Amino acid sequence: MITVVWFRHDLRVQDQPLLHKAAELGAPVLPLYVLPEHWTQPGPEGMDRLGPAKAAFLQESLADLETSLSSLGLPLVMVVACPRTFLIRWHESTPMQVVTAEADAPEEEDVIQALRSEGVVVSEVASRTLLSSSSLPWPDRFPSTFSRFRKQVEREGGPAVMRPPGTPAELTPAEVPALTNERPSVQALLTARRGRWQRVPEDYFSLPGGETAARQWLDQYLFEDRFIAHYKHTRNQLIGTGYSSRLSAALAWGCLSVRHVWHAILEYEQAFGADQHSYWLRFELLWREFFHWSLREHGAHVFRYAGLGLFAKAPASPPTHQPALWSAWCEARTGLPFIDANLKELMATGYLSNRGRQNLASFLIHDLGLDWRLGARWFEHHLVDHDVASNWGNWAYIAGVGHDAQGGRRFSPTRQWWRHDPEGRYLRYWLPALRDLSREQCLALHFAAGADARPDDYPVPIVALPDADREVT
Ligand SMILES: Cc1cc2nc3c(=O)[nH]c(=O)nc-3n(C[C@H](O)[C@H](O)[C@H](O)COP(=O)(O)OP(=O)(O)OC[C@H]3O[C@@H](n4cnc5c(N)ncnc54)[C@H](O)[C@@H]3O)c2cc1C
Repeated sequence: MITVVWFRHDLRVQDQPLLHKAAELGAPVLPLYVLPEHWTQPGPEGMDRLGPAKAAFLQESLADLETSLSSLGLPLVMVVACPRTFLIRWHESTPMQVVTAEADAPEEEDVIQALRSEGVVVSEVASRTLLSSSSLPWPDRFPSTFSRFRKQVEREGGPAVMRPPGTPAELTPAEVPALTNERPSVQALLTARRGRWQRVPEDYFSLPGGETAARQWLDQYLFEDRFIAHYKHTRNQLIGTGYSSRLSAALAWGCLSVRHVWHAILEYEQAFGADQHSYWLRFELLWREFFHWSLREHGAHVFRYAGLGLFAKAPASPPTHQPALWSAWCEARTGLPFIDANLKELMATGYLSNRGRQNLASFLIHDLGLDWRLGARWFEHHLVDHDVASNWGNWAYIAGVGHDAQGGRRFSPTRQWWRHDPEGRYLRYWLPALRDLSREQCLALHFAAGADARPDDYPVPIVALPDADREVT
Protein backbone atom coordinates (compact mmCIF):
# COMPACT_ATOMS: atom_id res chain seq x y z
CA MET A 1 0.00 0.00 0.00
CA ILE A 2 1.23 3.47 -0.88
CA THR A 3 -0.10 6.92 0.05
CA VAL A 4 -0.79 9.13 -2.92
CA VAL A 5 -0.69 12.80 -1.95
CA TRP A 6 -2.94 14.27 -4.59
CA PHE A 7 -2.15 17.99 -5.02
CA ARG A 8 -4.85 20.19 -6.54
CA HIS A 9 -4.93 23.81 -5.44
CA ASP A 10 -2.29 23.46 -2.75
CA LEU A 11 1.00 23.63 -4.63
CA ARG A 12 3.42 24.05 -1.75
CA VAL A 13 5.56 22.05 0.62
CA GLN A 14 5.90 24.25 3.68
CA ASP A 15 2.90 24.49 5.96
CA GLN A 16 1.37 21.61 4.01
CA PRO A 17 -1.12 19.55 6.05
CA LEU A 18 -1.37 16.95 3.26
CA LEU A 19 2.26 15.94 3.81
CA HIS A 20 1.73 15.82 7.58
CA LYS A 21 -1.26 13.56 7.12
CA ALA A 22 0.78 11.31 4.80
CA ALA A 23 3.58 11.15 7.39
CA GLU A 24 1.03 10.15 10.03
CA LEU A 25 -0.28 7.30 7.86
CA GLY A 26 3.24 5.91 7.66
CA ALA A 27 3.15 4.23 4.21
CA PRO A 28 5.55 5.22 1.38
CA VAL A 29 4.47 8.48 -0.23
CA LEU A 30 3.87 9.41 -3.85
CA PRO A 31 3.03 13.04 -4.66
CA LEU A 32 0.74 13.41 -7.68
CA TYR A 33 -0.63 16.27 -9.75
CA VAL A 34 -3.36 15.53 -12.31
CA LEU A 35 -4.09 18.32 -14.76
CA PRO A 36 -7.77 17.72 -15.52
CA GLU A 37 -8.03 17.26 -19.27
CA HIS A 38 -11.45 18.90 -19.41
CA TRP A 39 -9.82 22.21 -18.47
CA THR A 40 -8.51 22.37 -22.02
CA GLN A 41 -11.79 21.49 -23.72
CA PRO A 42 -13.76 24.50 -24.97
CA GLY A 43 -17.25 25.08 -23.58
CA PRO A 44 -20.27 26.29 -25.60
CA GLU A 45 -18.79 29.75 -26.31
CA GLY A 46 -15.41 28.35 -27.30
CA MET A 47 -13.76 29.19 -23.99
CA ASP A 48 -11.77 26.69 -21.98
CA ARG A 49 -10.47 26.99 -18.44
CA LEU A 50 -6.80 27.45 -19.11
CA GLY A 51 -5.85 30.74 -20.70
CA PRO A 52 -2.20 31.50 -21.46
CA ALA A 53 -1.35 33.61 -18.39
CA LYS A 54 -2.96 31.04 -16.13
CA ALA A 55 -1.06 28.21 -17.85
CA ALA A 56 2.21 30.10 -17.30
CA PHE A 57 1.53 30.61 -13.60
CA LEU A 58 0.56 26.96 -13.14
CA GLN A 59 3.65 25.78 -15.02
CA GLU A 60 5.94 27.85 -12.82
CA SER A 61 4.15 26.73 -9.66
CA LEU A 62 4.49 23.06 -10.58
CA ALA A 63 8.18 23.45 -11.42
CA ASP A 64 8.75 25.05 -8.02
CA LEU A 65 6.77 22.32 -6.26
CA GLU A 66 8.77 19.63 -8.05
CA THR A 67 12.04 21.20 -6.88
CA SER A 68 10.85 21.53 -3.28
CA LEU A 69 9.57 17.96 -3.17
CA SER A 70 12.78 16.63 -4.62
CA SER A 71 14.70 18.29 -1.78
CA LEU A 72 12.57 16.09 0.51
CA GLY A 73 13.53 13.07 -1.60
CA LEU A 74 10.08 12.84 -3.20
CA PRO A 75 9.41 12.74 -6.96
CA LEU A 76 6.33 14.55 -8.29
CA VAL A 77 4.28 12.54 -10.77
CA MET A 78 2.40 14.81 -13.17
CA VAL A 79 -0.18 13.66 -15.70
CA VAL A 80 -2.87 15.12 -17.93
CA ALA A 81 -5.96 12.98 -17.42
CA CYS A 82 -9.47 12.72 -16.09
CA PRO A 83 -8.64 12.56 -12.34
CA ARG A 84 -11.44 10.11 -11.53
CA THR A 85 -10.58 7.59 -14.29
CA PHE A 86 -6.86 7.91 -13.77
CA LEU A 87 -6.92 7.34 -10.02
CA ILE A 88 -9.39 4.46 -10.20
CA ARG A 89 -7.31 2.67 -12.87
CA TRP A 90 -4.15 3.24 -10.91
CA HIS A 91 -5.74 1.85 -7.79
CA GLU A 92 -6.62 -1.35 -9.67
CA SER A 93 -2.94 -2.05 -10.37
CA THR A 94 -1.32 -0.38 -7.35
CA PRO A 95 -3.21 -0.51 -4.03
CA MET A 96 -3.23 2.99 -2.63
CA GLN A 97 -4.83 5.37 -0.21
CA VAL A 98 -5.25 9.02 -1.16
CA VAL A 99 -4.60 12.14 0.88
CA THR A 100 -6.02 15.30 -0.61
CA ALA A 101 -7.51 18.68 0.31
CA GLU A 102 -11.14 19.00 1.38
CA ALA A 103 -13.29 19.46 -1.71
CA ASP A 104 -14.39 22.99 -2.48
CA ALA A 105 -16.10 22.84 -5.83
CA PRO A 106 -18.85 20.32 -6.58
CA GLU A 107 -16.81 18.58 -9.29
CA GLU A 108 -14.00 17.94 -6.77
CA GLU A 109 -16.53 16.49 -4.34
CA ASP A 110 -17.85 14.18 -7.11
CA VAL A 111 -14.39 12.76 -7.84
CA ILE A 112 -13.71 12.07 -4.16
CA GLN A 113 -17.07 10.31 -3.78
CA ALA A 114 -16.40 8.24 -6.92
CA LEU A 115 -13.01 7.14 -5.54
CA ARG A 116 -14.60 6.11 -2.26
CA SER A 117 -17.28 4.12 -4.02
CA GLU A 118 -14.49 2.20 -5.79
CA GLY A 119 -13.00 1.30 -2.44
CA VAL A 120 -10.21 3.88 -2.34
CA VAL A 121 -9.65 5.25 1.16
CA VAL A 122 -9.49 9.04 0.84
CA SER A 123 -8.38 11.30 3.69
CA GLU A 124 -9.60 14.85 3.13
CA VAL A 125 -7.53 17.47 4.90
CA ALA A 126 -8.42 21.13 5.51
CA SER A 127 -5.88 23.15 3.59
CA ARG A 128 -7.65 26.00 1.80
CA THR A 129 -9.55 27.93 4.46
CA LEU A 130 -8.97 29.80 7.71
CA LEU A 131 -11.73 27.98 9.57
CA SER A 132 -12.05 24.26 9.85
CA SER A 133 -15.19 22.28 9.13
CA SER A 134 -15.17 20.78 12.62
CA SER A 135 -15.49 24.15 14.37
CA LEU A 136 -17.63 26.50 12.32
CA PRO A 137 -18.95 29.46 14.29
CA TRP A 138 -22.49 29.57 12.81
CA PRO A 139 -25.04 27.34 14.54
CA ASP A 140 -26.70 25.47 11.66
CA ARG A 141 -27.59 27.65 8.67
CA PHE A 142 -24.88 29.38 6.71
CA PRO A 143 -25.29 33.19 7.08
CA SER A 144 -27.05 34.74 4.08
CA THR A 145 -24.91 37.90 3.95
CA PHE A 146 -21.25 38.71 4.39
CA SER A 147 -21.87 41.05 7.32
CA ARG A 148 -23.71 38.35 9.28
CA PHE A 149 -20.95 35.91 8.45
CA ARG A 150 -18.26 38.33 9.58
CA LYS A 151 -20.04 39.14 12.85
CA GLN A 152 -20.28 35.48 13.71
CA VAL A 153 -16.69 34.78 12.74
CA GLU A 154 -15.33 37.79 14.63
CA ARG A 155 -17.32 37.11 17.80
CA GLU A 156 -15.18 36.77 20.90
CA GLY A 157 -12.10 38.14 19.20
CA GLY A 158 -12.15 35.50 16.46
CA PRO A 159 -11.48 33.95 14.17
CA ALA A 160 -9.05 31.66 15.97
CA VAL A 161 -6.90 30.54 13.07
CA MET A 162 -4.78 27.45 13.63
CA ARG A 163 -1.06 27.98 13.25
CA PRO A 164 0.14 26.34 10.05
CA PRO A 165 2.44 23.33 10.54
CA GLY A 166 6.06 23.36 9.28
CA THR A 167 7.52 20.84 6.85
CA PRO A 168 7.26 17.20 7.99
CA ALA A 169 10.65 15.73 8.84
CA GLU A 170 10.68 12.24 7.29
CA LEU A 171 8.72 10.86 4.39
CA THR A 172 9.59 7.63 2.61
CA PRO A 173 9.21 7.89 -1.16
CA ALA A 174 7.12 5.22 -2.89
CA GLU A 175 8.26 3.59 -6.10
CA VAL A 176 6.60 5.23 -9.08
CA PRO A 177 4.14 2.74 -10.59
CA ALA A 178 4.11 2.20 -14.35
CA LEU A 179 1.97 4.78 -16.09
CA THR A 180 -0.04 4.19 -19.19
CA ASN A 181 -1.25 7.56 -20.24
CA GLU A 182 -1.14 8.60 -23.85
CA ARG A 183 -1.85 12.28 -23.25
CA PRO A 184 0.92 14.88 -23.65
CA SER A 185 3.00 15.55 -20.56
CA VAL A 186 1.80 18.31 -18.23
CA GLN A 187 4.81 20.47 -19.05
CA ALA A 188 4.32 20.01 -22.82
CA LEU A 189 0.65 20.87 -22.54
CA LEU A 190 1.31 23.95 -20.43
CA THR A 191 4.07 25.11 -22.75
CA ALA A 192 1.67 24.81 -25.69
CA ARG A 193 -1.09 26.63 -23.81
CA ARG A 194 1.23 29.35 -22.72
CA GLY A 195 2.24 29.72 -26.36
CA ARG A 196 3.87 33.04 -26.99
CA TRP A 197 2.38 34.60 -23.88
CA GLN A 198 4.92 36.35 -21.75
CA ARG A 199 4.83 39.05 -19.16
CA VAL A 200 4.44 42.22 -21.17
CA PRO A 201 6.46 45.34 -20.38
CA GLU A 202 3.18 47.07 -19.44
CA ASP A 203 2.72 44.55 -16.61
CA TYR A 204 4.45 46.68 -14.00
CA PHE A 205 3.96 43.97 -11.41
CA SER A 206 4.30 40.32 -12.20
CA LEU A 207 4.72 37.60 -9.67
CA PRO A 208 5.93 34.30 -11.08
CA GLY A 209 4.15 31.17 -9.92
CA GLY A 210 5.36 29.00 -7.05
CA GLU A 211 5.79 28.88 -3.32
CA THR A 212 9.30 30.34 -3.35
CA ALA A 213 8.34 33.55 -5.16
CA ALA A 214 5.12 33.87 -3.17
CA ARG A 215 6.90 33.65 0.19
CA GLN A 216 9.46 36.23 -0.91
CA TRP A 217 6.73 38.60 -2.09
CA LEU A 218 4.72 38.24 1.13
CA ASP A 219 7.81 39.12 3.12
CA GLN A 220 8.55 42.10 0.92
CA TYR A 221 4.95 43.32 0.93
CA LEU A 222 4.58 43.15 4.72
CA PHE A 223 8.03 43.68 6.19
CA GLU A 224 10.42 45.24 3.65
CA ASP A 225 8.34 47.69 1.64
CA ARG A 226 5.51 47.67 4.19
CA PHE A 227 2.94 48.37 1.48
CA ILE A 228 0.32 47.10 3.92
CA ALA A 229 0.74 50.35 5.87
CA HIS A 230 -1.55 52.12 3.33
CA TYR A 231 -3.67 49.18 2.19
CA LYS A 232 -7.11 50.52 3.10
CA HIS A 233 -6.46 53.81 1.33
CA THR A 234 -4.94 52.37 -1.84
CA ARG A 235 -6.73 49.05 -2.36
CA ASN A 236 -9.15 50.61 -4.86
CA GLN A 237 -6.46 51.95 -7.12
CA LEU A 238 -6.01 50.65 -10.62
CA ILE A 239 -2.34 50.96 -11.30
CA GLY A 240 1.05 50.74 -9.59
CA THR A 241 2.96 48.32 -7.37
CA GLY A 242 1.75 47.65 -3.84
CA TYR A 243 -1.69 49.30 -3.97
CA SER A 244 -3.08 45.91 -2.98
CA SER A 245 -1.38 42.75 -1.80
CA ARG A 246 -1.31 40.79 -5.10
CA LEU A 247 -1.50 37.58 -3.11
CA SER A 248 -4.56 36.25 -4.93
CA ALA A 249 -2.82 33.96 -7.46
CA ALA A 250 -0.58 32.43 -4.78
CA LEU A 251 -3.65 31.83 -2.62
CA ALA A 252 -5.73 30.45 -5.49
CA TRP A 253 -3.12 27.83 -6.40
CA GLY A 254 -2.17 27.22 -2.79
CA CYS A 255 1.44 28.37 -3.21
CA LEU A 256 0.69 30.06 0.11
CA SER A 257 -1.91 28.95 2.59
CA VAL A 258 -4.40 31.51 3.78
CA ARG A 259 -3.55 30.53 7.37
CA HIS A 260 0.07 31.37 6.74
CA VAL A 261 -0.87 34.78 5.30
CA TRP A 262 -3.19 35.44 8.25
CA HIS A 263 -0.47 34.69 10.78
CA ALA A 264 2.07 36.75 8.83
CA ILE A 265 -0.29 39.74 9.13
CA LEU A 266 -0.60 39.10 12.87
CA GLU A 267 3.20 39.09 13.09
CA TYR A 268 3.29 42.38 11.21
CA GLU A 269 0.77 43.77 13.72
CA GLN A 270 2.93 42.62 16.61
CA ALA A 271 5.99 44.26 15.12
CA PHE A 272 4.51 47.53 13.83
CA GLY A 273 1.11 47.81 15.52
CA ALA A 274 -2.36 46.87 14.30
CA ASP A 275 -4.31 49.57 12.47
CA GLN A 276 -7.18 49.99 10.02
CA HIS A 277 -4.93 48.91 7.13
CA SER A 278 -3.74 45.63 8.60
CA TYR A 279 -7.28 44.90 9.81
CA TRP A 280 -8.66 45.59 6.34
CA LEU A 281 -6.37 43.09 4.68
CA ARG A 282 -7.62 40.45 7.10
CA PHE A 283 -11.17 41.69 6.40
CA GLU A 284 -10.66 40.97 2.69
CA LEU A 285 -9.39 37.50 3.50
CA LEU A 286 -12.70 37.01 5.29
CA TRP A 287 -14.49 37.76 1.99
CA ARG A 288 -12.53 34.93 0.44
CA GLU A 289 -13.44 32.74 3.38
CA PHE A 290 -17.11 33.67 3.04
CA PHE A 291 -17.25 32.64 -0.62
CA HIS A 292 -15.43 29.39 0.09
CA TRP A 293 -17.92 28.29 2.75
CA SER A 294 -20.80 29.55 0.64
CA LEU A 295 -19.69 27.30 -2.22
CA ARG A 296 -19.54 24.33 0.11
CA GLU A 297 -23.01 25.19 1.38
CA HIS A 298 -24.74 25.98 -1.91
CA GLY A 299 -22.73 23.78 -4.29
CA ALA A 300 -23.64 23.87 -7.98
CA HIS A 301 -26.42 26.44 -7.44
CA VAL A 302 -23.83 29.15 -7.91
CA PHE A 303 -23.52 28.11 -11.57
CA ARG A 304 -27.26 28.51 -12.27
CA TYR A 305 -28.46 31.64 -14.00
CA ALA A 306 -30.91 32.15 -11.11
CA GLY A 307 -28.04 31.66 -8.65
CA LEU A 308 -28.53 30.84 -5.00
CA GLY A 309 -32.17 31.94 -4.76
CA LEU A 310 -31.65 33.54 -1.35
CA PHE A 311 -33.46 36.84 -1.78
CA ALA A 312 -35.41 38.31 -4.68
CA LYS A 313 -36.87 36.10 -7.34
CA ALA A 314 -34.47 36.04 -10.25
CA PRO A 315 -35.71 35.40 -13.81
CA ALA A 316 -35.33 31.73 -14.56
CA SER A 317 -34.13 32.06 -18.15
CA PRO A 318 -31.05 33.92 -19.32
CA PRO A 319 -31.25 36.84 -21.79
CA THR A 320 -30.88 36.21 -25.51
CA HIS A 321 -27.26 36.03 -26.53
CA GLN A 322 -25.93 39.08 -28.41
CA PRO A 323 -22.95 37.89 -30.47
CA ALA A 324 -21.91 41.40 -31.59
CA LEU A 325 -21.76 42.71 -28.02
CA TRP A 326 -19.94 39.60 -26.90
CA SER A 327 -17.27 39.84 -29.61
CA ALA A 328 -16.69 43.51 -28.83
CA TRP A 329 -16.10 42.52 -25.20
CA CYS A 330 -13.74 39.68 -26.11
CA GLU A 331 -11.71 42.00 -28.36
CA ALA A 332 -11.66 44.89 -25.83
CA ARG A 333 -13.39 47.09 -28.40
CA THR A 334 -16.53 48.23 -26.62
CA GLY A 335 -15.78 51.87 -27.45
CA LEU A 336 -15.88 52.86 -23.77
CA PRO A 337 -12.26 53.65 -23.00
CA PHE A 338 -12.41 52.79 -19.30
CA ILE A 339 -14.00 49.41 -19.97
CA ASP A 340 -11.60 48.64 -22.82
CA ALA A 341 -8.58 49.52 -20.67
CA ASN A 342 -9.70 47.04 -18.00
CA LEU A 343 -10.38 44.33 -20.58
CA LYS A 344 -6.94 44.91 -22.09
CA GLU A 345 -5.16 44.68 -18.78
CA LEU A 346 -6.88 41.43 -17.90
CA MET A 347 -6.12 39.82 -21.25
CA ALA A 348 -2.51 41.00 -21.31
CA THR A 349 -1.57 40.10 -17.74
CA GLY A 350 -4.13 37.61 -16.36
CA TYR A 351 -4.78 40.01 -13.50
CA LEU A 352 -7.12 42.91 -12.79
CA SER A 353 -7.73 45.10 -9.75
CA ASN A 354 -10.81 44.43 -7.65
CA ARG A 355 -12.25 47.76 -8.80
CA GLY A 356 -11.70 46.79 -12.43
CA ARG A 357 -13.37 43.41 -11.92
CA GLN A 358 -16.41 45.03 -10.32
CA ASN A 359 -16.70 47.48 -13.19
CA LEU A 360 -16.39 44.85 -15.90
CA ALA A 361 -18.90 42.55 -14.22
CA SER A 362 -21.39 45.37 -13.72
CA PHE A 363 -20.98 46.56 -17.32
CA LEU A 364 -21.53 43.10 -18.82
CA ILE A 365 -24.57 42.40 -16.67
CA HIS A 366 -26.29 45.76 -16.25
CA ASP A 367 -25.27 47.70 -19.37
CA LEU A 368 -24.78 45.02 -22.03
CA GLY A 369 -27.55 42.82 -20.62
CA LEU A 370 -25.59 39.58 -21.21
CA ASP A 371 -25.80 36.38 -19.18
CA TRP A 372 -23.53 36.93 -16.16
CA ARG A 373 -22.18 33.38 -16.46
CA LEU A 374 -20.52 34.24 -19.78
CA GLY A 375 -18.47 36.85 -17.96
CA ALA A 376 -17.65 34.46 -15.15
CA ARG A 377 -16.42 31.85 -17.63
CA TRP A 378 -14.37 34.44 -19.47
CA PHE A 379 -12.72 35.46 -16.20
CA GLU A 380 -12.14 31.78 -15.42
CA HIS A 381 -10.22 31.40 -18.66
CA HIS A 382 -8.05 34.48 -18.18
CA LEU A 383 -7.46 35.05 -14.47
CA VAL A 384 -4.19 33.71 -13.05
CA ASP A 385 -5.85 33.82 -9.63
CA HIS A 386 -9.03 32.09 -10.72
CA ASP A 387 -10.76 30.58 -7.74
CA VAL A 388 -14.16 28.99 -8.27
CA ALA A 389 -15.63 30.25 -5.00
CA SER A 390 -14.41 33.85 -5.30
CA ASN A 391 -15.03 34.28 -9.01
CA TRP A 392 -18.49 32.76 -9.26
CA GLY A 393 -19.49 34.16 -5.87
CA ASN A 394 -18.54 37.71 -6.86
CA TRP A 395 -20.22 37.50 -10.26
CA ALA A 396 -23.43 36.15 -8.73
CA TYR A 397 -23.25 38.91 -6.11
CA ILE A 398 -23.05 41.69 -8.72
CA ALA A 399 -25.77 40.02 -10.80
CA GLY A 400 -28.03 40.08 -7.74
CA VAL A 401 -28.44 36.30 -7.55
CA GLY A 402 -25.86 35.61 -4.85
CA HIS A 403 -25.44 36.98 -1.37
CA ASP A 404 -26.30 40.63 -1.98
CA ALA A 405 -29.52 41.35 -0.12
CA GLN A 406 -29.94 44.56 -2.18
CA GLY A 407 -30.49 42.62 -5.38
CA GLY A 408 -27.41 43.36 -7.49
CA ARG A 409 -25.04 46.24 -8.07
CA ARG A 410 -24.60 48.52 -11.04
CA PHE A 411 -21.48 50.65 -11.06
CA SER A 412 -21.65 53.66 -13.37
CA PRO A 413 -18.63 53.24 -15.67
CA THR A 414 -18.47 57.01 -16.05
CA ARG A 415 -18.39 57.88 -12.37
CA GLN A 416 -16.10 54.98 -11.58
CA TRP A 417 -13.58 56.08 -14.15
CA TRP A 418 -13.76 59.74 -13.13
CA ARG A 419 -13.27 58.87 -9.46
CA HIS A 420 -10.62 56.16 -9.70
CA ASP A 421 -8.57 57.45 -12.62
CA PRO A 422 -8.56 61.20 -12.00
CA GLU A 423 -5.56 61.93 -14.22
CA GLY A 424 -6.55 59.46 -16.95
CA ARG A 425 -3.26 57.69 -16.27
CA TYR A 426 -4.72 54.19 -16.27
CA LEU A 427 -6.57 54.77 -19.47
CA ARG A 428 -3.60 56.10 -21.39
CA TYR A 429 -1.42 53.28 -20.05
CA TRP A 430 -3.56 50.56 -21.59
CA LEU A 431 -4.91 52.44 -24.61
CA PRO A 432 -1.92 54.04 -26.31
CA ALA A 433 -4.16 55.09 -29.22
CA LEU A 434 -5.80 57.61 -26.86
CA ARG A 435 -2.56 58.79 -25.31
CA ASP A 436 -2.69 62.26 -26.84
CA LEU A 437 -6.31 62.94 -25.95
CA SER A 438 -7.31 64.95 -22.91
CA ARG A 439 -9.46 63.33 -20.27
CA GLU A 440 -12.45 65.38 -21.45
CA GLN A 441 -11.92 64.20 -25.03
CA CYS A 442 -11.88 60.61 -23.80
CA LEU A 443 -15.10 61.29 -21.92
CA ALA A 444 -16.66 62.53 -25.16
CA LEU A 445 -15.70 59.25 -26.86
CA HIS A 446 -17.27 57.39 -23.98
CA PHE A 447 -20.58 59.13 -24.77
CA ALA A 448 -20.34 58.51 -28.50
CA ALA A 449 -19.63 62.18 -29.14
CA GLY A 450 -16.39 63.94 -30.02
CA ALA A 451 -16.09 62.40 -33.50
CA ASP A 452 -13.39 64.97 -34.33
CA ALA A 453 -11.03 63.65 -31.73
CA ARG A 454 -11.74 59.95 -32.34
CA PRO A 455 -8.62 58.10 -33.50
CA ASP A 456 -9.32 56.26 -36.75
CA ASP A 457 -9.53 52.76 -35.46
CA TYR A 458 -11.16 53.45 -32.11
CA PRO A 459 -14.74 52.09 -32.21
CA VAL A 460 -17.93 53.96 -31.33
CA PRO A 461 -19.53 52.73 -28.09
CA ILE A 462 -21.55 49.55 -28.49
CA VAL A 463 -24.09 50.70 -25.95
CA ALA A 464 -25.57 54.04 -24.85
CA LEU A 465 -25.25 54.72 -21.15
CA PRO A 466 -28.20 56.08 -19.16
CA ASP A 467 -28.48 59.89 -19.01
CA ALA A 468 -27.82 59.83 -15.26
CA ASP A 469 -24.28 58.68 -16.06
CA ARG A 470 -23.50 62.03 -17.67
CA GLU A 471 -23.14 63.77 -14.34
CA VAL A 472 -19.55 63.43 -13.34
CA THR A 473 -17.75 65.57 -10.84
C1 LIG B 1 -16.28 39.76 -10.66
C2 LIG B 1 -15.16 39.41 -9.71
C3 LIG B 1 -14.46 38.24 -9.89
C4 LIG B 1 -13.42 37.88 -9.00
N1 LIG B 1 -12.73 36.71 -9.18
C5 LIG B 1 -11.78 36.35 -8.31
C6 LIG B 1 -11.06 35.12 -8.46
O1 LIG B 1 -11.30 34.34 -9.37
N2 LIG B 1 -10.08 34.83 -7.55
C7 LIG B 1 -9.79 35.67 -6.52
O2 LIG B 1 -8.89 35.36 -5.72
N3 LIG B 1 -10.47 36.81 -6.33
C8 LIG B 1 -11.45 37.18 -7.19
N4 LIG B 1 -12.11 38.36 -7.01
C9 LIG B 1 -11.87 39.15 -5.78
C10 LIG B 1 -10.80 40.26 -5.87
O3 LIG B 1 -11.04 41.07 -6.99
C11 LIG B 1 -9.39 39.69 -5.96
O4 LIG B 1 -9.17 38.76 -4.93
C12 LIG B 1 -8.34 40.80 -5.79
O5 LIG B 1 -8.54 41.82 -6.74
C13 LIG B 1 -6.96 40.19 -5.95
O6 LIG B 1 -5.95 41.15 -5.81
P1 LIG B 1 -5.11 41.24 -4.46
O7 LIG B 1 -4.58 39.92 -4.10
O8 LIG B 1 -4.14 42.34 -4.63
O9 LIG B 1 -6.26 41.64 -3.43
P2 LIG B 1 -6.18 42.34 -1.99
O10 LIG B 1 -7.05 43.56 -2.06
O11 LIG B 1 -4.81 42.54 -1.55
O12 LIG B 1 -6.92 41.32 -1.05
C14 LIG B 1 -6.22 40.30 -0.33
C15 LIG B 1 -6.86 38.97 -0.59
O13 LIG B 1 -8.19 38.97 -0.09
C16 LIG B 1 -9.01 38.17 -0.93
N5 LIG B 1 -10.07 39.01 -1.50
C17 LIG B 1 -10.05 40.35 -1.67
N6 LIG B 1 -11.22 40.77 -2.18
C18 LIG B 1 -11.99 39.69 -2.32
C19 LIG B 1 -13.31 39.48 -2.80
N7 LIG B 1 -14.10 40.47 -3.22
N8 LIG B 1 -13.77 38.21 -2.86
C20 LIG B 1 -13.02 37.17 -2.44
N9 LIG B 1 -11.77 37.31 -1.97
C21 LIG B 1 -11.27 38.56 -1.91
C22 LIG B 1 -8.12 37.61 -2.02
O14 LIG B 1 -7.66 36.35 -1.63
C23 LIG B 1 -6.97 38.62 -2.06
O15 LIG B 1 -5.76 38.09 -2.55
C24 LIG B 1 -13.13 38.74 -7.91
C25 LIG B 1 -13.85 39.93 -7.75
C26 LIG B 1 -14.84 40.26 -8.65
C27 LIG B 1 -15.59 41.56 -8.44
